[in-house]
Order: sequence, then C-alpha cells, then structure tokens
Amino acid sequence: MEILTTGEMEQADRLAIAAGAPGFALMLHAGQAVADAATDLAGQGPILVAAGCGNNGGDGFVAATELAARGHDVSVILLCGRDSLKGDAALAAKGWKGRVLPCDLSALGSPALIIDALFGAGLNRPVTGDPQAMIEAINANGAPVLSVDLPSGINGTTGAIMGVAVRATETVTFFRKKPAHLLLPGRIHCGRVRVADIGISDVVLDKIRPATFENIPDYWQGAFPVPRIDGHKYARGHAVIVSGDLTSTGAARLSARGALRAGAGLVSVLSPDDALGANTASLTAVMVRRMNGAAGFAEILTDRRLNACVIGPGAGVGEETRALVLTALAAKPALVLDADALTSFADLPARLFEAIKETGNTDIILTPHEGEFRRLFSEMSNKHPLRSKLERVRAAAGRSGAIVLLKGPDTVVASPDGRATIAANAPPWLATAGSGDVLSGMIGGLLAQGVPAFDAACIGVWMHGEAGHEAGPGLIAEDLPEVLPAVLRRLYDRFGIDY
Ligand SMILES: NC(=O)C1=CN([C@@H]2O[C@H](COP(=O)(O)OP(=O)(O)OC[C@H]3O[C@@H](n4cnc5c(N)ncnc54)[C@H](O)[C@@H]3O)[C@@H](O)[C@H]2O)[C@@H](O)CC1
Ligand SMILES: Nc1ncnc2c1ncn2[C@@H]1O[C@H](COP(=O)(O)OP(=O)(O)O)[C@@H](O)[C@H]1O
Ligand SMILES: [K+]
Repeated sequence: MEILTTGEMEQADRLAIAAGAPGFALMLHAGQAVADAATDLAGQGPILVAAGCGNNGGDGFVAATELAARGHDVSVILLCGRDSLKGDAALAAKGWKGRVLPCDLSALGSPALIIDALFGAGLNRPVTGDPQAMIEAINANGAPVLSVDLPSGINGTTGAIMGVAVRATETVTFFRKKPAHLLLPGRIHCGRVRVADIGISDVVLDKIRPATFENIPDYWQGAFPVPRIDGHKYARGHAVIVSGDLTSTGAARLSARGALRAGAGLVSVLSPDDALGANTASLTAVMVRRMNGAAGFAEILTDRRLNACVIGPGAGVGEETRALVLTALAAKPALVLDADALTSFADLPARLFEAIKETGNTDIILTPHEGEFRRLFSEMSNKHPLRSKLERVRAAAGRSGAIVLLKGPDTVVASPDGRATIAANAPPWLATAGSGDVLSGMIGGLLAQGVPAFDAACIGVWMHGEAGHEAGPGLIAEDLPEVLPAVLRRLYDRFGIDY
C-alpha cells in the first residue's frame, strides 16, 4: 500500500478536486469517517472536539455536527476566533449549531472521548503557547483520544514531534497512510490507525507516482519465492555465510540457519582454519567449508553456483574483513553486508561505495542498525541532522549505490532507484543479541532463490517481524529460524499457494 507525504496528499486532494470532487465534499466524508470512529470509541458518553483554525479543525466541525445529529452530547473548543476560519473550515463551522467554547483549558471537563482536530497536515512549525497548553491538557485528561488525520504536533512526513504532541488512542487518516503513521515516534502517538475512503479515486496515484510503501505482503507478493514442483535443491540457490574466527562463530551460524529456513537450497558456512572445529561440531544441515583469507574466499566464489553471500556477523572489524568484502564485490554474487562488514569501512566509507558502484551489481544490500548507519554515513548525517529516517535511508541508498536497510521498530528499506518501504510489524522483543544476524541470513536465503535485492530485503524484514510475533516475548535469536515454517505456512495460506 502506498504511503503519501503530506505534500503528495495535497496533490491527491488537488487532483481529486480537478477531477470534479468538490473540496468540501472531501471534508464532509473525512468528518463522517471521524464520526464513525468516534461512535465506536465513545459509546453514549459526552464528546469534546478540540478544533484548530485550519481544515483539520474543519473536519472536527463536520464530525461534531454528524455526532450531534446521531444524538451524542457534543461540545467544541476552538483554538481561535470563529471569524478567523476560512474556506472549507469556515463552511464546516457554519454547519455546527451547538456550543463553541473558548480556548479555556478548564472547559475540557471529563468527556468520554476527545476528538483531536487541532493540527493535521498543515503543521509547519513547533507548537508553543495556547496550542501547546491544549495538547498537554488533552494528554493529561485521561479520556480516550481520537486524532483526526494525525495526532496534533506530529509532523506527517517525518513522524517527528514538533515540540509537543497528542497521544491518541486511535487516529483516522484519509485515503492513504502518511510516513508519520509508521515511523517513530509518530507511530507511538497514533494508537490504532484507520484509513478512511473520502472519495479520492486511486487514479490520482498514476500522476503522483508515490515511491514509498508500507512493507506488507501485498507489496511483494509477486516476488515471493515458491519452490517449483519440478525443482531440486540447486534450483533454490546456494548461500554462503562468512564465519569469524574461533572466538566469534555463533553469529555466522545463526545467519546460516536463517538462510536455510528462508528457503536457500544449500547453505555453507565459510570458516577460517581455527574455527573449523567449532563450526563443524555445531552444524548439521548447514555445510562447512575451509576458507583461507581473502585469496581462499576468491577461489571459492569462482563457483558461480554460490549465488548469494552474507558477510559481517561476527566477522571482526579491520583490514581482513575489508579485504573479504572487496573480494565478494569483485566476484559479484548477490551480497548482504551486515555488522562488522559495515563497521570495517567506518573510516573509509567512500572506498566501499566506490567499489559497490564499480561492480554494477544491483543485488547488494547493506543492513546497518542505527549505530552502524551513523558510522558509515556520518558525513551525510552531519550535513542534514534533521532528516527523517525515511529521508536518511533514501539518501544513504543514493550515496552508497546499494539497497540500504536501516533496522529498528520502523525498519526502512530504500533502493538507489528511489523506492522505499517502512515496516511496522516488528515486536520490541526482537531487540535481542543475534536477531540481526538471523535477519541478514534470511535475506541471503531469499537472494539465493533469485529474489531481487529490494524485494529480498523487504520480505526478510517482514518475515523477521512476523517470526518475532510467532515466537513471542522471551524470544532469543535461535528461536527465529525455528518459527519461520509457521510464518511461511501463513503466507502460503494468505497467497492461496497449495502445500
Ligand atoms: N488534503 C486533503 O485531501 C484533505 C485534508 N483534510 C484535512 O485538512 C487538514 C490539513 O488542513 P490545513 O492545511 O488547513 O492544515 P491544518 O488544519 O493542519 O493546520 C493549519 C493551520 O495551523 C497553523 N499552524 C501550523 N503549525 C502551527 C503551530 N505550530 N502553531 C500554531 N498554528 C500552527 C497554520 O498556520 C494554519 O492556520 C488535514 O490534516 C485533514 O485533516 C480533510 O478535510 C480531507 C481532505
Ligand atoms: N524496539 C524494537 N522493536 C522492534 N524491533 C526491533 C527493535 N529494536 C531492534 N529491533 C530489531 O531487532 C534486530 C536487531 O538487530 P541488530 O541490532 O543487528 O542485533 P544483533 O547485532 O545482535 O543481531 C533488528 O532486526 C531490528 O530491526
Ligand atoms: K489532529
């Protein structure tokens, strides 16, 4: 499903109006959708609408009118004088025949529901003064809060808090989600998110051409790998995972197990001499091969059947890992660079990015967490410290020439071609040692099956989040590969694939 920035949403609005939908009709639909959600939340109790002076407040007036017509006890508090409302918002306020309370915090009372219609897409500066006091009072009131479009104070495009922001129980937005409904901290302030149809046709998307999508199965169903009935293990690809030395072999094994469970036909751990014993003693379905440094690695990669490679988990930081990465880039298998493979280039990121661009290989994925991202893209982050996560990852993909996947509760995947996805399905107990190692392996396993890199990254992130839910609280990294069959089974069911 597409995600629209507030600018793209304005464009949708303009295109819909140009195609014949009156602007006020869109506001009427929006207000009605808010009224529907409010009825579900408030029961029969009194409802207070906190309205701002723009069209978000206009939606609030329409909702108030609709709810009063349905028999609810409704009152409205308005941030400004009624006569300063303009356009559709003024029209909406005209339809409201009930009380309008002045902007007095004591007027909030004890409603069964507060409808937050202070600011939506038009928020363009930090919140101070009366609106700030109003937002703080709404948060302190204790009543459930229904936010119109966005929790007031949240920037719709970046998800940032502009000084202070409403904490909603539920948010009703219109036509499509905005980045703030998925990116933190915005998502935390939204509560449940409902997307309402307000009469804007999907046809407008042909003109807007949005490049940001929610990372959900509908988005990548077409790229999801399904083993062929007449296939064999070699047809499902062979992923190789580079192991660290004797003191750090577990990360590569976790990664390898993730690759195998994600469907690679074969998985090998490439092990330095000193770690051969540890790796062979702890692996069964995953194979182990001796690898003597970068020269040995280059020799192994001449076998083109080894079509996907993961370097980084437990690899160690330094010149040896840098040499392994440059070797893999030259050999051109589909490649995941994670953890130490990224940190090894912290002091010379340009060397990595040049090598990536020189290969012409488009199947390269970098999978940093925030710390690794900052190390690798520090120059860029220092120049634009206020960018949103979405913008930062997009810029990093452009800068590096690779797919960049920035982990966290709102993992963003971006491609140098401009596409990006945001995932919102990861539970917090995924933040546990080794969980990222499994993710890099899962993506390697998908690449081995021939899934294009951007899709492989998106599918890996989504399945990793679902595996987190499947294993539940108390999860440790070892659990993740073991619950993948259940996640895959549900995907097969959802896609209607026989098994
Ligand atoms: N774009 C669309 O397709 C639709 C938009 N609708 C509604 O319209 C909203 C956007 O309306 P507007 O563009 O009028 O914007 P808003 O109603 O979000 O707010 C704009 C007003 O707030 C002021 N303002 C901004 N930041 C402020 C701050 N920090 N402190 C004090 N005042 C501040 C602005 O100067 C302006 O007067 C959407 O969020 C949505 O609720 C709906 O009516 C349905 C259709
Ligand atoms: N608060 C959170 N909510 C959901 N997922 C999270 C959260 N914090 C981290 N994660 C996920 O947990 C994984 C941790 O990966 P990483 O930091 O690389 O750990 P490790 O190096 O120990 O494997 C990533 O997939 C990340 O997206
Ligand atoms: K709002």
